[in-house]
Amino acid sequence: MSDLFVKICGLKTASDVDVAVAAGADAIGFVFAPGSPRTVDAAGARELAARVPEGVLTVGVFRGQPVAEVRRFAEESGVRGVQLHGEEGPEDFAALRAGGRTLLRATAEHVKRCGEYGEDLLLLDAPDPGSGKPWNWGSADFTAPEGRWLLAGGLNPGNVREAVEVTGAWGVDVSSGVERERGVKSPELIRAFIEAARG
Ligand SMILES: O=C(O)c1ccccc1NCC(=O)[C@H](O)[C@H](O)COP(=O)(O)O
Repeated sequence: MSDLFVKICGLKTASDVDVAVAAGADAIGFVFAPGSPRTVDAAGARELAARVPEGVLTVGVFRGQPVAEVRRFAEESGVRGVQLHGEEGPEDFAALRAGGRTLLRATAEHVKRCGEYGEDLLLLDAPDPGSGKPWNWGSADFTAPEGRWLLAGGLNPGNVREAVEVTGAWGVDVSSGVERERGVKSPELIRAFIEAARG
């Protein structure tokens, strides 16, 4: 089994959190971006995050929200990481660093290396995050970034192993591919994804 980093995103229920942790997830994502079928509020996320053991990273997921709002959600929910899907720059990452937060930069651009904006982890994702649509990570002109980067976008138990082998990703992130319907996770698919991802 590989030591691939696996993040399961968009969790909304205690039982799904427990399943992901028991199956060996390294990180759990809670969506704070408005308008998603996976959006949770800070109080709900705090209850879910409290179930997660120390060694598993809890991450708040944001899209285009002001830094002050990101900070407030992070503080109120107690998540230890933030994942930004907007147009944030290095100064925004620096402003969110306080408190030892783990910073994830999500982008659909082909970035050369992790850390250019001060992020700890780089997430290469589809242009429409959380849509379950894959992008062209398998194409000949794709060059993997240096450092700790996660592949995301349209992954599922059936394609994740090949995706890791083709791209050499340090980790993977999934949401739609472990759902039985949009916004509703499947315990079986969560377990199958983590097992398949690590080979
Ligand atoms: O999940 C959402 O609805 C969402 C909304 C706004 C910003 C980010 C969002 N999700 C982030 C993710 O879950 C990741 O991008 C995910 O790994 C990739 O999504 P998917 O293709 O659904 O696996």
